[in-house]
Amino acid sequence: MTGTNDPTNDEMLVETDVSDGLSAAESSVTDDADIVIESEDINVWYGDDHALTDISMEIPENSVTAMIGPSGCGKSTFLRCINRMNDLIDVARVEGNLTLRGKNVYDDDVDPVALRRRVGMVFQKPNPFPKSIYDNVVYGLKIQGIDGDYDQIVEESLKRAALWDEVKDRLHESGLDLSGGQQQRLCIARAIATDPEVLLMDEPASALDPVATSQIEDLVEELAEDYTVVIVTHNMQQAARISDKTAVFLTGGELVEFDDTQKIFENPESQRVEDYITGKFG
Ligand SMILES: Nc1ncnc2c1ncn2[C@@H]1O[C@H](COP(=O)(O)OP(=O)(O)OP(=O)(O)O)[C@@H](O)[C@H]1O
Repeated sequence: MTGTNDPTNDEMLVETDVSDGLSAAESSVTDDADIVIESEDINVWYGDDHALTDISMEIPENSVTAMIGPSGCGKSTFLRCINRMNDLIDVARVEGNLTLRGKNVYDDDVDPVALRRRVGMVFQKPNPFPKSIYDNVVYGLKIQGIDGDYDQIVEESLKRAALWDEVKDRLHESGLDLSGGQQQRLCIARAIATDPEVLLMDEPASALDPVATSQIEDLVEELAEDYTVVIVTHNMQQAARISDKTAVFLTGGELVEFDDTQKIFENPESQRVEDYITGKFG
């Protein structure tokens, strides 16, 4: 994070897609039931450090999938595999298959910028740009050269982000003048304005107070009606409250268990997961 509200390089790369869309191959949709993302033996190294080992999971459509686990176990690294943000880290190397609707996002013919248009991202710290609320929402559309009725898209995106009623009379005021929770909902509106299929959220409520956190949690559940949401959280209660599936990563970059959230929290297969969930370690 830069410490200012200017977009960081990574954030700009996510936001500033200048391509027209996907290659024909990438657009092809397989009939993979309702699995949107499938990870098959994903391994990630940072230099010589093996950060993720043989991660395999299937993420279903229109659901919330939570990634939990102790600090440094690779949750954010896995999230960044989905939209190839790890490409932006010089020392990072990814091996394995990760498919979005049946197409491996690591194939040579996949344009990472076009991929990031389908897979939006919301970061831990709310990062509205130093622009008006309106201009924040349309930022990605303008940069990507997407035409449309911007007034309508702004209204719809802000409504979907549960922010419209609070800002409809001040759309041309700075996004930086909003509260932290409102800023995060503005960032969510910005991420959905370009109509992605998947929303990645890296601890989106961890910088917020309890009221704002609860609003974001409600919103995440609502968003899953239209989007496939993958969320990293340190907060186990939050994962239990809002997710349909939970992936438990443990030290060493290992995915120890992936299952329905209720099963993970009530009757996990793994003793290590049970110990983690009951607070015996981590
Ligand atoms: N840019 C990077 N360069 C080198 N090593 C990195 C980089 N990013 C992450 N790592 C290392 O990869 C491992 C996994 O980190 P990651 O941030 O994915 O874990 P995490 O589970 O999301 O942690 P946290 O909960 O603390 O955010 C850690 O050992 C971390 O130090």
